[in-house]
Amino acid sequence: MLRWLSQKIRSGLAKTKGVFAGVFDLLRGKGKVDQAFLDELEKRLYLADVGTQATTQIVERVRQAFRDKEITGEVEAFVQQQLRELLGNEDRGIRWSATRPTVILIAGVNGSGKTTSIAKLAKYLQDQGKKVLLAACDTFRAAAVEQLTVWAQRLGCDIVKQQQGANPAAVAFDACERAKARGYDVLIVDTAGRLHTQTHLMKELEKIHNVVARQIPGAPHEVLLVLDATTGQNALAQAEQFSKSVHCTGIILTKLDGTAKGGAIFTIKQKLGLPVKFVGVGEQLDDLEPFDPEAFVAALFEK
Ligand SMILES: Nc1nc2c(ncn2[C@@H]2O[C@H](COP(=O)(O)OP(=O)(O)OP(=O)(O)O)[C@@H](O)[C@H]2O)c(=O)[nH]1
Repeated sequence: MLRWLSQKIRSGLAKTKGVFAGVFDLLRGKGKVDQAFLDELEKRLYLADVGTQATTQIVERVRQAFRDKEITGEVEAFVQQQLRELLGNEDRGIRWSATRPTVILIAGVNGSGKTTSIAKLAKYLQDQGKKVLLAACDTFRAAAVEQLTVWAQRLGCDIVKQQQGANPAAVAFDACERAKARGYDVLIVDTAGRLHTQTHLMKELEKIHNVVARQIPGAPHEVLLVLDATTGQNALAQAEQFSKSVHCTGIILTKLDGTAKGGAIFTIKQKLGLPVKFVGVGEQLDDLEPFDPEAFVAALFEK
């Protein structure tokens, strides 16, 4: 059954659908599942940014299941099933803490859409009636605190912050205290964008992590890594490095609307072992959606 998929994601997926058209045109063609067909399938999946490993796996399974048989709707259904499997079927909801507050740490490199995603996530949770507190722990970059403050004002959401250059672990400490004392449901913690080469920033993230864990039992309940879909397979390489240093629980994949490389989503689970929990499909506050693999694959294959 085709599940509901918002119009935003549908239109956001236009570019990625454009390249996937190559895949489904082939699967809806005539002829046999012969070597030429398999080679072509491999090429088209690869061009759709599905990634080498996942592409090879799908083509091999199609070969085993349909070798020399006629191309029918069954082959397409099989490929769709393979793509769904690559996305995994675990629960993608936020892991709520039994007691308030639930703490969500947000990590990711600069420019990935981290700050915007925090604002969107806050809005999404506010819309569910949650009382949200933001912690501006990206004290490393001049504009970061400012940017988050502007979003907080627009959202009517409280924020804990200090001057640029302040100790981010101290901001995290204050934020935890405030969240506990005033009964916030969720504390969303922004952290400085960092690359694996920036060791001091990695250490800083660890410190924030430790402070939060000490202040609130079981925290952080989520560590979401923000990845920019427009960088395709490169986002994966970056994330692989990243998740070696920090234990992440899920991915927010941003800018899906601006790219034809959305196929990269199929390798995230396989390479990182992490579920995509949310996707960003625009620059506005409402442009964040919980990720639904079934609906996603169905939408990709819609004419
Ligand atoms: N089209 C589109 N643009 C997005 C999306 N998410 C974020 N952006 C844009 O991407 C740019 C970078 O977003 P930020 O949220 O500032 O990114 P950041 O990771 O915090 O980066 P720094 O501010 O450089 O640390 C902004 O222009 C955002 O409006 C999305 O889902 N779709």
